[in-house]
Amino acid sequence: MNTMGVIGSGAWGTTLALLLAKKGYATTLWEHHADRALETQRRRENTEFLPGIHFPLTLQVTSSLEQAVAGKTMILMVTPSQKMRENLRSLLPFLAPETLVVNASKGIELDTLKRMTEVLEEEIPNARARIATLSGPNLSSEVAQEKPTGAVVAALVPEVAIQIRTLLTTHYFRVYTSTDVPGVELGGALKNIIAIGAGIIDGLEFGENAKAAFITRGLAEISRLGIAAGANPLTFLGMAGIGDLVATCASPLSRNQQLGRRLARGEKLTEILQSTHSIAEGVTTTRAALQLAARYQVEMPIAELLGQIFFDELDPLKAVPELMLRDPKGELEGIMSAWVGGKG
Ligand SMILES: NC(=O)C1=CN([C@@H]2O[C@H](COP(=O)(O)OP(=O)(O)OC[C@H]3O[C@@H](n4cnc5c(N)ncnc54)[C@H](O)[C@@H]3O)[C@@H](O)[C@H]2O)C=CC1
Ligand SMILES: O=C(CO)COP(=O)(O)O
Repeated sequence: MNTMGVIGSGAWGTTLALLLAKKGYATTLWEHHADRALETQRRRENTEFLPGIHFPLTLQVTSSLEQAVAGKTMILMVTPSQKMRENLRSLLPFLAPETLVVNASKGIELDTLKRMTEVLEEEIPNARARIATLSGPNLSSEVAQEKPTGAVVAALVPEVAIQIRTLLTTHYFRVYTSTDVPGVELGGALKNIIAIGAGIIDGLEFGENAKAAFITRGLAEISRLGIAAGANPLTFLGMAGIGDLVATCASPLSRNQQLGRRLARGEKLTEILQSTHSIAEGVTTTRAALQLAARYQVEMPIAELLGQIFFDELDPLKAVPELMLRDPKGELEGIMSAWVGGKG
């Protein structure tokens, strides 16, 4: 009998726990506040992040890491990226050697510039043979309502990816496999930067041409960095690349996109971040991506200007002509050299 643990009870963690529980797996969702865990377990609903979706009997909520982790077939890590390492360290004493560990968060650790599975590899014994990462166009409320979508699970060991694909696939969640762990992980993390920019474009009412052009150049930019960091270029044409980019940049459901629209309306970043418990990973990911870009000597003009908007209060309206009037260049410039020079 397969049993599941989900670490992190935000919108995505709760959605994945529901998906597994509805498949009939005994699933335990971990919430880091004891009182909220009790409340959610009592109400049988996550009223803050996923209101209106009732929990099946196969889903239990706890604040005990031991209950969420010990003896499980698979655990999914769905905490904010900057909290991944500390949560892993806390759960390690309860992690059985055979339990699969899947990252479902989309971010980069700021202090180390590590991807989430690199953090997993550093913290978990015998990690390579049992870790994986999940990504794709997966706006949580749509998945929670069983609206159909796709995703990709990447693992260093192909059989591990196949095993996890089987555990996660449902009639509304079609999972593909990949061995390109850096590509899948960087695609999911870096698209959040572009989603904030797309939100700014919406907020400034620049129209659909502007947004399409921005997404296209955003894809070029995140692909350049990904390829330089070891990703397979084709992964950026898949679920974790263009798939997630389109979903997140187009949808008002995206928290990163929402943040961009609010910035365009003149709200201050600190006020926006304080107004919600939801995570918009794109802000910290921009900081991390700019440091990675310096490491790999990759040009990231969009991320640079967004960094100035976030951290130096550059007026978004002033950022636009800067992007438009950069030195003219060939469309594939930079990507081709990254492709040839990268490890992908
Ligand atoms: N919401 C979505 O549609 C999707 C989100 N993701 C990713 O999943 C990750 C988690 O996001 P969501 O589930 O949406 O969360 P959320 O933004 O809905 O809520 C944040 C969650 O983080 C928890 N949290 C805060 N501090 C914590 C700590 N120290 N330790 C553990 N948990 C803590 C909060 O209790 C809350 O449950 C993020 O990396 C996000 O990018 C990925 C795919 C879809
Ligand atoms: O990653 C997501 C959809 O695939 C969710 O995006 P947001 O975190 O911007 O809501």
